Amino acid sequence: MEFATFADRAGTIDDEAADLEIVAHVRDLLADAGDDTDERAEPQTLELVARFAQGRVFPAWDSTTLDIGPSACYEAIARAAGTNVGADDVEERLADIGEIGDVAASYDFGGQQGLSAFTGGGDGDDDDLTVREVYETLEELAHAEGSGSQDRKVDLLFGLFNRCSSEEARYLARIVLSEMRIGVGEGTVRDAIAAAFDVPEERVERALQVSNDYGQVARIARDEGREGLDAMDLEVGRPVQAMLAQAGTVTDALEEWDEAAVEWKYDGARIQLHHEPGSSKPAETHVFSRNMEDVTDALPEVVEFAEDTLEGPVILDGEVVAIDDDGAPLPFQEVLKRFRRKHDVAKAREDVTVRPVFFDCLHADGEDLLAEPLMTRHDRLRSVLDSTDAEDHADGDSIATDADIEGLSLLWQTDDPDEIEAIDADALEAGHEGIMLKDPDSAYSPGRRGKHWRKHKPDVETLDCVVTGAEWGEGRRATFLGTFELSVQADDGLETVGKVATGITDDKLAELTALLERHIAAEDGQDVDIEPAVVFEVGYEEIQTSPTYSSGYALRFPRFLGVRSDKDPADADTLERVERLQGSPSE
Ligand SMILES: Nc1ncnc2c1ncn2[C@@H]1O[C@H](COP(=O)(O)OP(=O)(O)OP(=O)(O)O)[C@@H](O)[C@H]1O
Repeated sequence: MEFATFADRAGTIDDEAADLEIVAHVRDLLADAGDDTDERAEPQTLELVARFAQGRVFPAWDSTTLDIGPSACYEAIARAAGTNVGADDVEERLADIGEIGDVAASYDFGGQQGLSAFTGGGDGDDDDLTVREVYETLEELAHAEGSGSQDRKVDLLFGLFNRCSSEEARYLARIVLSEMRIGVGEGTVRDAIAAAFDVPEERVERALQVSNDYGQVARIARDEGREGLDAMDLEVGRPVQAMLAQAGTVTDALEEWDEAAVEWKYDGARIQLHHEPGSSKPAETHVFSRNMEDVTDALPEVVEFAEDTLEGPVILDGEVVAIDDDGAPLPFQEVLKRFRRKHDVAKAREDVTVRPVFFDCLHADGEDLLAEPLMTRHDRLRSVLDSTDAEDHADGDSIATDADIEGLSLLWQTDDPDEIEAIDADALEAGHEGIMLKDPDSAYSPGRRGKHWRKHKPDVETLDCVVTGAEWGEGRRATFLGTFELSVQADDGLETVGKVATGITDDKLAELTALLERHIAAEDGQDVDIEPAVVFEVGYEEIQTSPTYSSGYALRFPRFLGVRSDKDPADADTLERVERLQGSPSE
């Protein structure tokens, strides 16, 4: 498929407001891409189109990134736009127009337009850019490494823009900067795959949960239909989206379920452990973050734990917690010093000790457990982690026994609110964040923030907001960014909810400046626009309706609590949550 065709269809989808119509357009797009069945190359065009439509280049489970910042993209656009255009002009237009796709489309790259004048439309011309060529170039760009790699990336991107029409450039720029925003979410692609290849939506949904790969699911739906989808399984080594929790009360939980499964809420960072023991070959262990990033190298303790404890292939869900010399939990910020570290891991390990605690088992010994009830999964988890013989624990349910199993999260099943209160008090006393209340009969729903898991924390509500702007300070703080603009996720992108300047020391300001500087998208005097990349956790006293910010709400007395480096903008809080919290004071 030509990239011009993809861009044209993306434009139609972009102009469409009705959800059902969008699904129909995506269905047609996938069906057309799926007609390229004689392709030998991997991945097939259908797979690429299923991802591009969501602004993805690689499957969700794949940690590969393009690793190219906005300024490199502006430079590539500027070079393709002609000798008189510089990256500064692109930035200026961005400040005026506000969206990189529109900016890219505002230039005349010459590319195909020039050629099509000779060929009467450009269709089928050898120089027409195809979806595959775009992918292959972006793949090469992603893998460019070492000295000079940033220049190489800009060259490759320039080569693509140089062959683009305005419309192609619009969607190429958006794909490169992960800002597709044509209203095609995961649910849209799921429904479109089902409609395009005549397979039931729930089978597509399950296949997506186990594979995390829209491209592969689209292809299997086309080639093998429902049976092919049903045969898709979890793969050890390929991360699954994490099941998430809602805030909730004990009363609600006990009203809805006969009994609640109660666990401590550990204050660490989410991990997913994939382990395949080796008999003839070396054991394979991978640790993934909540966002499916491979963090194995940063957490050698978890790898050692897996190698020492696990005897069969497993996928476990849990938390990595920082602990002091007595094994007591340390605050969440401590674990972040270890979590994504790429250098000096051994030194960091001397400073901060971490240990894993697991609360779920998604796969054990070749068997997928997602559809099993929580209590069955917990039993499997216990037996996977219990390295002693089963006979040693005739009374397998006893708490004392579970407490002896290293790495196992404790679980109590009860319908007694007083007992839950006592567990909560113990959790807080032991230095944990609170408790989790889970529906004992519930399946594991990857990526869902459903009602089956509820978190219960005593402290104030906080919001995880994306930093979208800042101001350069004054006087002593002139070289620091301060007064950070905060945004939350809404249907059409990010909307502002306030600015935070309180709670930040000078040292922290220097650190935040270093972190945010590389994401600066535009500057106007003291005001700075920041590309969405960094998430702040902020406290506040109240949320009020207000015309000052684009969300229609304002945080009163916001204060900075920390950087959520384990979260991407897509994990930040939503306008819907702000609306829910509005009116109820947080303290
Ligand atoms: N026993 C447990 N079961 C499930 N999650 C737990 C448990 N202990 C700690 N956690 C952590 O709590 C989180 C559940 O809350 P949620 O799904 O809202 O994630 P979150 O947005 O990271 O929340 P928070 O900011 O409250 O940690 C999990 O992602 C996990 O990191």
